[in-house]
Amino acid sequence: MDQFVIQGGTQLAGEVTISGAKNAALPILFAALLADGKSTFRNVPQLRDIGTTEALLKTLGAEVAWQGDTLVVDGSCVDKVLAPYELVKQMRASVLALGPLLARFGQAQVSLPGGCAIGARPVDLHIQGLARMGADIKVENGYIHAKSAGRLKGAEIFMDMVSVGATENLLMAATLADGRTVLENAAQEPEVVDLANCLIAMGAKISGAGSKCIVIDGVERLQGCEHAILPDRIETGTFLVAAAMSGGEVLCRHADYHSLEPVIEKLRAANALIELRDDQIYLDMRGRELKAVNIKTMPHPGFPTDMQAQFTALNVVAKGSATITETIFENRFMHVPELQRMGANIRLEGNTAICGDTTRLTGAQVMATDLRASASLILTGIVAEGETVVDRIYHVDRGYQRIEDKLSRLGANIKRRHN
Ligand SMILES: CC(=O)N[C@H]1[C@@H](OP(=O)(O)OP(=O)(O)OC[C@H]2O[C@@H](n3ccc(=O)[nH]c3=O)[C@H](O)[C@@H]2O)O[C@H](CO)[C@@H](O)[C@@H]1O
Ligand SMILES: C=C(OP(=O)(O)O)C(=O)O
Repeated sequence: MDQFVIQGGTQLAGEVTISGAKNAALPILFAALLADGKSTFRNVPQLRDIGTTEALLKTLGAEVAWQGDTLVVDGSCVDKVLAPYELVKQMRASVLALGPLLARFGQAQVSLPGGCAIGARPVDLHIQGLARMGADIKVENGYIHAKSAGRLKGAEIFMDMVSVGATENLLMAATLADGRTVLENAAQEPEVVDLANCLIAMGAKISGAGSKCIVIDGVERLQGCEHAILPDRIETGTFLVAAAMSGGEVLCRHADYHSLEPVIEKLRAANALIELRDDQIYLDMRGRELKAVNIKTMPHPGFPTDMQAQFTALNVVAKGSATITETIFENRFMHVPELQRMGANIRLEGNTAICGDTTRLTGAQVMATDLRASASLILTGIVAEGETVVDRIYHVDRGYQRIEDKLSRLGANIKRRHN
């Protein structure tokens, strides 16, 4: 298994080009299953999760071809409706095949994704919503078996908690349903909006994406489209935090600051100088004292849970005490014991991490447990004294495109070791 070996104590400086957003690209690639034609997606990040999605689309019969960072998916040849456990277990987002397959073919069998390191992550809202649209759904032998007699039917669906994935699955399913679907208490994440824009380019009739109520009027068929994936706000935030923690500076190119407002506000509160220019974000921390900031994760437009681990690391390096409260996932503090091994002064109380002043951070052998936890360990390794070895970096490769190359170009001393 690959590891990262990091020599700490460097100050980052330079420019980084942000890739397309993993969490927008995944639902959008599954949306290609709805289209009776070829879709061309630009700015697709090259990640392990995208490779898993590609494999799943091919298993379902789709033709998939790369041209640089453009992925062409031909949904007209899809002729299977089974998403097998072997692929779903590698990536929970595979459950996003359910809505499109059921809506287009009237049936789907998708393995239940199961939990992961950060929480149980049930998919009950996806299933209940599709059942409200007339689907007959059974869960048997670890699979969701869904069928619909004829087309799905538009319905009013109120989700009692905000779920990005359920909103996306139901949004996709509703595009080909008979009549109007209203999704209440929908997720407002920028990735949901990007998916809706892509579906609209395919011919779907959608209004309200980005608000709590999305209205979809079903259409007969969707055609292929061209769509550029929006920049990855979490990758952007990770590089901004990395530069801030190291007392350096970074210019993020091809970024979208509109999707990152809660993170930018917290970085300003942490005393970073930030300038926003068109599709660029510049952060300068040189000669400024980094201050610890209180964080509470919330659905968008609140502070994103996918930036929680990185801000925990920031607070470890910053001056002062602050709390980090995680409200989205029940077990998203696996990075804390690893950070403690590096000397971090953090205490966990329920769903809150209390970060005090840390006197000395030293490199250590640490284990990545999930995607963003891994990022927090890398960032801390860059500023700690001596060598840090991060194990199980396949988690990082799920969501960051060659993070070691991008960090090296900013001056970090980080190498991938193949074991
Ligand atoms: C591929 C992708 O886009 N992943 C993102 C997506 O995950 P994902 O779509 O899985 O996250 P959700 O928004 O669905 O989950 C939010 C909360 O709702 C719960 N829940 C969800 C669905 C359901 O049917 N029942 C239920 O109880 C989950 O267990 C969790 O506690 O949004 C999360 C929250 O912003 C992000 O951290 C992930 O990076
Ligand atoms: C939790 C994440 O992703 P996923 O939902 O794919 O596990 C993430 O991107 O931080």
